[in-house]
Amino acid sequence: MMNDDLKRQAAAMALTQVQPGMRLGLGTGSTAKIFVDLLGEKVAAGFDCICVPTSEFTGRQAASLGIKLSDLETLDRLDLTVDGADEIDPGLNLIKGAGGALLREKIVAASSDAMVVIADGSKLVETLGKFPLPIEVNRFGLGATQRSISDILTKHGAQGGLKLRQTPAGETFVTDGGHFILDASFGRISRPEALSRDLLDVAGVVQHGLFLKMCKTAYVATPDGVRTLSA
Ligand SMILES: O=C(CO)[C@H](O)[C@H](O)COP(=O)(O)O
Repeated sequence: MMNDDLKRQAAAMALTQVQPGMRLGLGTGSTAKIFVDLLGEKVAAGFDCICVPTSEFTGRQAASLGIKLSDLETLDRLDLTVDGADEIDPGLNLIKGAGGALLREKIVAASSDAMVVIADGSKLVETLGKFPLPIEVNRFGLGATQRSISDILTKHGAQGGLKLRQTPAGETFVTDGGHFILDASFGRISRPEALSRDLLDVAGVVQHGLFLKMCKTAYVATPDGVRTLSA
């Protein structure tokens, strides 16, 4: 089965959790994009909901489908956020941020009563860290921030280095918030809570892609069907 079919199955499962009148957070990435497409079909058929997107890309997609959009100034809480992930461990801790939207994704998920992750089975891991951890950093003082993060990598036994994210055209990638992303190769993250605290202690770090204890349900599509995982 094609990967996109699996993503679609996971997204369709998440759609069953969406009730009329809900305030929704819309994730970013190829799986979240499929969810937004499916939600758009429902909205076109008369379904009512209001959504906060986690990126400019998702906002444009949702608007083009006629989905009503709002923000976290107007809405104080959201009922549900549906988003993808780069890695999912057995406790539903996540690595996110391959799409560069981790800051808004984390703000939106933290403002939601529930976060549901949709993914194909390739995202399941025993221990987080094989996927490089995205770290969003301020442009100012990049060198100093890089040095502090490198020390943290050493402290946490990282097996690889730190790379400033580039666009496919070879330019420095800039997030919707105007920041840079450093991708940190750990190989294995054995103490994610401690790593999270250490990273957030660095003045130039805006946010990182570890989403710890934020997700309670994941719909993971495999060729044998969609598994519902709970934390
Ligand atoms: O965190 C993200 C974007 O910042 C995405 O949700 C994550 O990268 C998964 O993307 P995809 O569904 O394309 O595999």
